[in-house]
Amino acid sequence: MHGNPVPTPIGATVLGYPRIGARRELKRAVESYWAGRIDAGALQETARDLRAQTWAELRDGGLDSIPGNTFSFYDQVLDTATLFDAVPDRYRALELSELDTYFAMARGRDGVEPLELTKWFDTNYHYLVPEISPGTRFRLAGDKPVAEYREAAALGVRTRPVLLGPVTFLLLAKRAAGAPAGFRPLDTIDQLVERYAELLARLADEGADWVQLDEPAFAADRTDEELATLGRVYDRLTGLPSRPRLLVTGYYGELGAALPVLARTGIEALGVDLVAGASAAGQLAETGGLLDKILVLGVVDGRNVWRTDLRAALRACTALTEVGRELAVSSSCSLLHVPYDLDAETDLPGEVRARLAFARQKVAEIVLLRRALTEGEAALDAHGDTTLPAPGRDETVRSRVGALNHADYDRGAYPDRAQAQRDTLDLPAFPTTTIGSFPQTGEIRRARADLRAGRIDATAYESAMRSEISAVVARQEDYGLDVLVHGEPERNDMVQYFAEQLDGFAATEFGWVQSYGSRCVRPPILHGDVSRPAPITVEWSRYAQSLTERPVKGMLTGPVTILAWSFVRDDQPLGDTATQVALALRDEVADLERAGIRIVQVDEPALRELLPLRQRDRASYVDWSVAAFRLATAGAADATQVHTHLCYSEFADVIQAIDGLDADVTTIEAARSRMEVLADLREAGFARGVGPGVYDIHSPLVPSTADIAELLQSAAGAVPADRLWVNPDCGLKTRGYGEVEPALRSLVAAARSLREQHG
Ligand SMILES: CN1c2c(nc(N)[nH]c2=O)NC[C@@H]1CNc1ccc(C(=O)N[C@@H](CCC(=O)N[C@@H](CCC(=O)N[C@@H](CCC(=O)O)C(=O)O)C(=O)O)C(=O)O)cc1
Ligand SMILES: N[C@@H](CCS)C(=O)O
Ligand SMILES: [Zn+2]
Repeated sequence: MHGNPVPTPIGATVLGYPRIGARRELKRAVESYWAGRIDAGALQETARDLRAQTWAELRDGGLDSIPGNTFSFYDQVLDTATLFDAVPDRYRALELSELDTYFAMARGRDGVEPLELTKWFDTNYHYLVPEISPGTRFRLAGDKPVAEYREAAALGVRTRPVLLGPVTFLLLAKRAAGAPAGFRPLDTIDQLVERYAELLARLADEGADWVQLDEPAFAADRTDEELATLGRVYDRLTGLPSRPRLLVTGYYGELGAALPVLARTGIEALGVDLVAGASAAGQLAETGGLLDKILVLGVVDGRNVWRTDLRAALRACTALTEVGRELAVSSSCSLLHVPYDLDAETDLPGEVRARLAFARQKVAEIVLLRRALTEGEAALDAHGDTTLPAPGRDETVRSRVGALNHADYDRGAYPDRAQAQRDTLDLPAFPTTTIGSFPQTGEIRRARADLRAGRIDATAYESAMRSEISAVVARQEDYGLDVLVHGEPERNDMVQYFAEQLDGFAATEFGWVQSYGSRCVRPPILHGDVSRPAPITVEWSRYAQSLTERPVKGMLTGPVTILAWSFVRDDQPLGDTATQVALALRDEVADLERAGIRIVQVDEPALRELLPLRQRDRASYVDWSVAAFRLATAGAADATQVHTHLCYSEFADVIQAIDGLDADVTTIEAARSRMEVLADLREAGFARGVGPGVYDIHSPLVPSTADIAELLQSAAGAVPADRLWVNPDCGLKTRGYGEVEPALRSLVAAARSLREQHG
């Protein structure tokens, strides 16, 4: 080992930290760079400032070991792909600078498609999917982790560079188009590991005494072969003559069968998630063979915002004293998923605030726990009151939940509903529609910012939104769409908007969390029993419907998605919380019907996201999630057409759940995967309306009528003509009218030509 014979202890640490900036400085800088308003030098300067702030904050917070390389301009998986030169030729051919090649892979450029964006495990973070082929030649092409190590060192901060582990990197990658069908990215592992070996040697030369390698893919079920690969990789990396000490982590759940595999390797430290993995502590004790390792115990929740029960966490750590060589205290996963600092929030109700800890507060908890672990529990007493207030209870909600029975979850038979809906809606064959949102223009966002800042009043804001709705309705009539939407201009976010109007939720002012690239969300905090004090969407939908003869779809976010994209209470099963949210939505559906709305869409884009990583937990998840959706929608009359919408995922694992939702029409992302989902649906016996997306709204490319017609032809081969809908993949809020208008005109033209062909 190079350099320090005595390594710094891990002691108190976090596995990663937010990087977008407490005031989204990185988002603003990156978007300014993309728009040509600042140059690469100015962007790099903002990045350097943000890194320096993070290191200073973690050092001043008292951590013993500070993670490095947690910064990213867009995504850590993309960073890893570029670091090892896994850059598909189509981006090399653009002949751009290193930075612009990186952004081209993230966003596409000059007609070249970006890498696919997909969900990062069961979180609301999205990563870019590397494309690997048998011809991929890994090369240590970049030096980001080394350069950032050096940069921190120059500021007097020793860091522990964090790398995405090689096995997880390849398990997250996909086979490049054109690679043989039997090829798997993991087939290239031996080649890649040698490049990791080079990187470790360089980091050791630079003086790094620890490196963290993240292998979260092993919190999911893995084959024996994958487990064997994991063991082989870490045998190889620990056998290197010159390397830093290795901390390998596996978070978002239990390591299961990967635990004994890693225990047998020579890694010096193992990071385990004791929050998501309910029996992870027991497993550690049973596995044994860990006495040569430091156990980095993830007892502070990296994915939720509740204060830690410090005494319980201390007990959990103490119980493992004899299991490892030494114990360290850490977050359960990277703190990427939580906001920066609770102190920035001035409007949160006191009783909610008293239960919260954001990233900065979590660091303090970890440092305190570390003290208590070495000095004894008295260290916690000295810190003051550690009891946590209880969540708010609403007995009306609880008795309503208690009175539910089977009938509340069921609608009439589908054929009867379909007939009733045909009678009232009178739609053409292959009806055209959109998913709900229209472009969130600068003008709309500014109006909302003006309202918040008091520059305009509620009446002026409402009138601005009404004129936007009226313009969106007029556009849809002009494009020739059949089922219209109001366009969702009034929504800052499809979850936050609902949460802001439901009791039991609190919204933050600065609680931004990166969702992908420069895009952020402010997950609401679900802190108590949930109820709906007043209708939420009804007036906007009623107004839109008053402007047109064509049906306007009411637009709601479903219970599962509201939970998935909020910070949820952890004192009761998620299914119980989902029931409360579903009841609030059920009332909204009833009010929409009363207002004359004949179609209601309940979006569940996060249905797949919350699917547990391990098979054994999946059936019960499907039970409660499907039940919640049905409870929200089953009060609708037969003649009311219920739509749902799903996106951002591969659906093969949740096909039965999709069928179970019993929606009359399911609009589903399909353009990028060229309608693959239809075969899965057919196989599962799905026999209601379906609208496979025929326009990939994630891409800036505008589809032609011929592109859409081709996708529709293939859809028409898989779905009977009387059940096929024509729509984009997802909402249009991130696109501009320059793209949306021609794309929707193409979509309508393609549907019309299909109608002609089917006489
Ligand atoms: C569908 N997706 C969503 C996910 N999660 C959600 N909670 N919501 C989603 O819609 N997960 C999966 C995907 C992820 N996709 C996206 C897509 C787009 C965004 C996004 O654009 N986020 C915006 C923030 C949106 C928002 O909250 N807007 C607010 C505040 C806007 C703002 O920044 N205001 C400025 C001032 C306004 C101005 O002058 O322009 C300010 O406060 O400084 C609003 O509209 O009121 C983003 O900016 O990143 C996220 C996930
Ligand atoms: N109705 C929402 C769904 C996004 S998943 C929208 O159109 O933006
Ligand atoms: Zn969507």
